[in-house]
Amino acid sequence: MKDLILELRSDLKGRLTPTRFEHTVSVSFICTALAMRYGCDLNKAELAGLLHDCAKPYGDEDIIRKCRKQDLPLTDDELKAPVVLHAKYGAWLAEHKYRINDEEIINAIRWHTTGKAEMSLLEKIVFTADYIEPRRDRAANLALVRSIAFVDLDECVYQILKGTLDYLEGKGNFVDSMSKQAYVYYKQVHEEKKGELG
Ligand SMILES: Nc1ncnc2c1ncn2[C@@H]1O[C@H](COP(=O)(O)OP(=O)(O)O)[C@@H](O)[C@H]1O
Repeated sequence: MKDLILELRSDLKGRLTPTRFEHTVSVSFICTALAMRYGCDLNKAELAGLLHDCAKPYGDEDIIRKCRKQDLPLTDDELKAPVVLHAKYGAWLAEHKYRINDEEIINAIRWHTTGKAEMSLLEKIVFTADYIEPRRDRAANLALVRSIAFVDLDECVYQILKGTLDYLEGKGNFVDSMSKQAYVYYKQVHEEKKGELG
């Protein structure tokens, strides 16, 4: 496993920009830290983190063409905001180029950008690590999100979705409906927990 991880790291170093590679390695280590905290397989977490942005080098037109070539169905939302497609095509690359045959890892790559309702533990870990890794510095709610990431993962996912929707809507950007559905789901989890507390 260690050999595969080192091999992948060296492949990605050659394919990603230095900043993207730095982000990738950082995400992979935060994934392992979250996996330690929440009882997830460390190797799977590191692999998913390493590969999450493997399709990032492609621009919008290129990635739409590549998805169509592989018969990956594209939603209307994805065609309106193709920036999210690196997650879908990245999951395909993980399976077919990097020969990852673990559904959990492939799905964690698949949903790392938009998120979705009822994510698996590994999906939540990669989604969270992508937002909080130490090189990130833009999101307005980063301090809050970082402070709860190792305390309550569902609450953390809720706050990330809230921050992302606020940010995208504030800029007038189109928002993929998977994220809206995810937000509704994790808001419900948040409200239920608040109800239980008192
Ligand atoms: N649900 C969504 N709909 C549309 N755009 C989104 C959505 N979620 C994230 N984005 C945007 O997609 C881009 C890529 O997000 P991400 O995968 O986190 O990559 P990066 O590492 O470049 O931030 C960002 O500009 C983000 O704001």
